[in-house]
Amino acid sequence: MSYDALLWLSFGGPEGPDDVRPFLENVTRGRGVPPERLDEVERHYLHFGGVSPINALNRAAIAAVEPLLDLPVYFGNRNWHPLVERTLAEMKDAGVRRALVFPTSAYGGYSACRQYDEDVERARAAVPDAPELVKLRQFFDHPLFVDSFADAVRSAATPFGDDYRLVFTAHSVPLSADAAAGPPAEGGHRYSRQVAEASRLVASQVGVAEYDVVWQSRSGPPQVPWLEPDIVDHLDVLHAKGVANVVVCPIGFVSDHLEVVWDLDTEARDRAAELGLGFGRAATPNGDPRFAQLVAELVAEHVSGAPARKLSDFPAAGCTVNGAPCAPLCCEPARRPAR
Ligand SMILES: CC1=C(CCC(=O)O)c2cc3nc(cc4[nH]c(cc5[nH]c(cc1n2)c(C)c5CCC(=O)O)c(CCC(=O)O)c4C)C(CCC(=O)O)=C3C
Ligand SMILES: [Fe+2]
Repeated sequence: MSYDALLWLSFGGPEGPDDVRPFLENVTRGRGVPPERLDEVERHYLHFGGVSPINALNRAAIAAVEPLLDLPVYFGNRNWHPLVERTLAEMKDAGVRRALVFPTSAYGGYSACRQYDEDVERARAAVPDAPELVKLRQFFDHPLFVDSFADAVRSAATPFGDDYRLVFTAHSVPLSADAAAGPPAEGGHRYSRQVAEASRLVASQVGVAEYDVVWQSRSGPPQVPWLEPDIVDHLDVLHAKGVANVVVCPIGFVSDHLEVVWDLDTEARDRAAELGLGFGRAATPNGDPRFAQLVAELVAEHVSGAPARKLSDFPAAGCTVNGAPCAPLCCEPARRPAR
């Protein structure tokens, strides 16, 4: 199979104060997120002038990957400009007939994988004679992803010597969504199990035997249960246990976007300061040259059919064609609570 382009598919974020509310409406349309939560998240964005770092980070990552590929790279988002529908129309006009898709999420699950398939499907439906789109696999267990986080943990931990607790964090999702993650035959929970596995791989590479896996950025109505504990609550628990320093590794993300710079670098860091806890935060892979290499490797692996370089026993999943699920009923969207 040959491909004419790579589509870099991401979440999108606002680029000025007037973008914030319409962006949030796009993200939460039909998802039962209470308006009070939206007001709160709007304040987080406005705290940074209404600009999320995510689009600039994606553009920088694309600039780093382009020289490693012999394909043009296009950038499209789910929730904000450049919207993937528009990007796909441009690709079609440029003569692209078949493209690979790199989603900026390493994991399975509805929000982290299947929703990007829905984006592919929606974009193709919006473009007559749309190019064929083949999404690259999940990469949470790729050695380059793990190495990059392991080095980032080591440098964040430098001020503390060996005296720190390592805490991994990923975006929380509703328990029902996690239970539905992966093909039903696998028993669900593919998202939280992959997060646990990636954390184990990074911790073992760093040589840390004991660590925690916690969650962040919970949304949705309070009566709906989500993955817990929350990172900020967990700092209290660690403090009460006599922990002196914490190194937080945002294993669930590929770049320092708003969920990282607000929920970790602002909220969690402030709480740590109140408690007198030393606090370090490991960098995400986006700024590491190995991230560009990772993308180039995923492309090469797909094109050549070479065996997947991966460190876990999880099946290589998430490679989908035109947004069709990679296995029947894989990572079904959770049923949304009525509002
Ligand atoms: C698993 C997961 C990832 C990781 C996988 C991936 O990276 O794709 C992720 C990433 C991100 N989430 C982001 C932002 C938001 N997520 C929200 C809401 C939600 N996220 C969810 C899950 C995830 N989200 C869920 C289950 C919801 C509830 C509503 C729904 O069921 O969809 C909301 C609504 C307001 C609120 O927080 O309540 C916002 C603004 C940004 C961009 C940050 C920026 O602008 O820099 C990024 C990268
Ligand atoms: Fe999110």
